[in-house]
Amino acid sequence: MKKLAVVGAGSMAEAIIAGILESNLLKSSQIYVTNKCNQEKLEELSSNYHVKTGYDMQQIFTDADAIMLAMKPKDAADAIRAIKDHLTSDTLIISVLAGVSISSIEQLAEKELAVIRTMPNTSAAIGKSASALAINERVSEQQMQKCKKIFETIGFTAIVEEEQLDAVTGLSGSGPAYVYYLAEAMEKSAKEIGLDDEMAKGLIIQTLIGAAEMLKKSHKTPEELRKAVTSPGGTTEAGIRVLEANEVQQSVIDCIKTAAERSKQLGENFSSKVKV
Ligand SMILES: NC(=O)C1=CN([C@@H]2O[C@H](COP(=O)(O)OP(=O)(O)OC[C@H]3O[C@@H](n4cnc5c(N)ncnc54)[C@H](O)[C@@H]3O)[C@@H](O)[C@H]2O)C=CC1
Ligand SMILES: O=C(O)[C@@H]1CCC=N1
Repeated sequence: MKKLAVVGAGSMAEAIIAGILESNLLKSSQIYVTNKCNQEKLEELSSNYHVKTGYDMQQIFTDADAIMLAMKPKDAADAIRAIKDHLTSDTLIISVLAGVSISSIEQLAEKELAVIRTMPNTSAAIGKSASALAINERVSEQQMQKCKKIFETIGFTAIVEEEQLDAVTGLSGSGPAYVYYLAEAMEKSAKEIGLDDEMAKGLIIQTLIGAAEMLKKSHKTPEELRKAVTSPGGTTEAGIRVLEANEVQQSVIDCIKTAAERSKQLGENFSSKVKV
């Protein structure tokens, strides 16, 4: 890839730019960034990452191999309409827009495009995203590999069918929030059982990291790992019994299904507005 243009200069765009530069996939001079009107943010990116920034659309888009759409979904329709003359079938479109279908992007651009729709998560900021990519039929193998390389600079990357992206959104797009929710509960409990806040924070973070690393490195299933912690008649068994009585596992399943449903609903709402 010789040139990447990024439209929308928020936290997701910054995380991806940082990942690309840290892994030397592209040089700063190959990345061009624009946004709606926040010049200060562009100056910050230019000074921190030495990428090219600005509002001269010819300069941003000319000869770009790929254009990344990274504004909020609510701004996507206006943004895509505003740049549609710069979108051609030769340029790969990489979208990080949650709940915006590939066909909505093409309808807004009023042309057929090669589009890769992605769902990263906020851990992209530290290179630990779990991302999924879905392509349309106009994306070449070479374009897909280039995009996969970009997302691998910010973490683990899976390839899925577009229909699966709502499920991915419910699972790993929103996923960090479920883990933070658990951490919040652990912090509250630590306070109630009399542990010092700072020390408890350290214990909680290391417990989560350790368990995640065990899931990754051991060949055991989550259930096997859980059973290995649980001594008969011991503390874990007593604790887990409370979770089971409150059907916490089923609640987590319902939570992820509901988030996936909501993703589908938001996508349908967006598509129906685009069609009007
Ligand atoms: N936060 C999350 O967990 C995830 C977010 N995403 C998606 O990433 C995208 C970006 O999210 P953030 O980085 O959190 O947003 P953000 O609010 O930090 O940044 C959005 C950027 O878009 C720019 N913008 C707004 N309207 C524009 C326009 N008409 N033309 C050009 N630029 C415009 C803004 O100036 C700003 O720089 C969203 O579409 C979101 O759905 C995807 C996966 C996970
Ligand atoms: O909550 C949301 O709608 C977005 C999509 C994935 C994570 N955050």
